[in-house]
Amino acid sequence: MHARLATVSAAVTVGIGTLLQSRQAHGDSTSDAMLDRENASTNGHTPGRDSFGLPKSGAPIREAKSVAPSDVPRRPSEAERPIVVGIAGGTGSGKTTVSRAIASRLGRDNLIHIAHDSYYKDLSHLAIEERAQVNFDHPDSLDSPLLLQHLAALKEGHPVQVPIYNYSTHSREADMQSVSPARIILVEGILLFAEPELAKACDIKIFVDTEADLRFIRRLRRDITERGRTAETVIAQYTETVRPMHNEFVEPSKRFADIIIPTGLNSVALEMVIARLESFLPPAAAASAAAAPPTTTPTPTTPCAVSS
Ligand SMILES: Nc1ncnc2c1ncn2[C@@H]1O[C@H](COP(=O)(O)OP(=O)(O)O)[C@@H](O)[C@H]1O
Ligand SMILES: Nc1ccn([C@@H]2O[C@H](COP(=O)(O)O)[C@@H](O)[C@H]2O)c(=O)n1
Repeated sequence: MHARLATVSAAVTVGIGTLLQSRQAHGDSTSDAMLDRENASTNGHTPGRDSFGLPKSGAPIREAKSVAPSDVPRRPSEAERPIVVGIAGGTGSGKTTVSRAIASRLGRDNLIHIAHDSYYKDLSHLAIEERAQVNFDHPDSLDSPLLLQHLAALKEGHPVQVPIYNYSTHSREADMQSVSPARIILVEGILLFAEPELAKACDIKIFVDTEADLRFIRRLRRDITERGRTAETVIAQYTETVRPMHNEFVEPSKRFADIIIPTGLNSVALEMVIARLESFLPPAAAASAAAAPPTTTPTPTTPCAVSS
């Protein structure tokens, strides 16, 4: 199957704004925000940005990785600022698998991988039966403002403390994962483009588009083996919340994507995405990534926090 590739559209600057509280207003506001961005992209070049409005290739910001907490990291120049690549798509579409394929090619020094899922709200104050009843596919179930803050901080060269989420207990672990900036920030999540501020924070937006039946089969297997569920609970959750929320929020957000990858591990699409991302790396890192073997099917697993 061939990839459908759309032109990479305008880059946007990260703004920490409050997310819209009213889901009712979401549709109009989203459209307005997207139109604003498209209009902004046609207003000539911004210094330090290329003709697409994306930050130009430049020196890596790896020095931020070794910064001691007491030091003040050097603020990356416009040309050095991390590129945020958003990967959205329905549950089981292959977001994590695609992210890992990209990460394995670009290398750990050049890329960090953050899951919106890590920002699910902690439900440890509820009884375990009550937690399982929560609608985890509605945008309100996630602390998206915290993710926005983290993306903005990473773009400024600061490390962040990402929560570690446990799908079996529907709660956050006591520990957090310290994540330092890298030139490419991959961030994935079903609702990434359904939240206007998060969509706006992504310089490149990729939607992994996989048919519902395949996604359900994958999810059934995964949730039983990795997330402590039974077939009955997966089916009930899917019909009661996952499917309706997908139709209400996830599927409509596809139109905000710059690139749509059909069925996930589409090697033609992946190679094009990787080539584009390599162009943001300094020459030595880009050459090393380009010399790596073409994308193969990585062992799909499902981290709930961050990996690189
Ligand atoms: N192209 C694929 N072919 C077969 N199985 C896949 C493929 N992509 C993902 N999977 C499987 O589907 C499950 C969900 O994939 P994952 O990448 O975690 O999706 P998402 O992050 O979108 O929920 C994984 O457990 C993985 O084993
Ligand atoms: N406690 C939780 C939190 C989330 N989910 C489900 O995870 C799905 C998103 O993750 P993917 O890797 O599948 O994209 C989402 O559909 C939630 O229903 C959960 O089951 N329990």
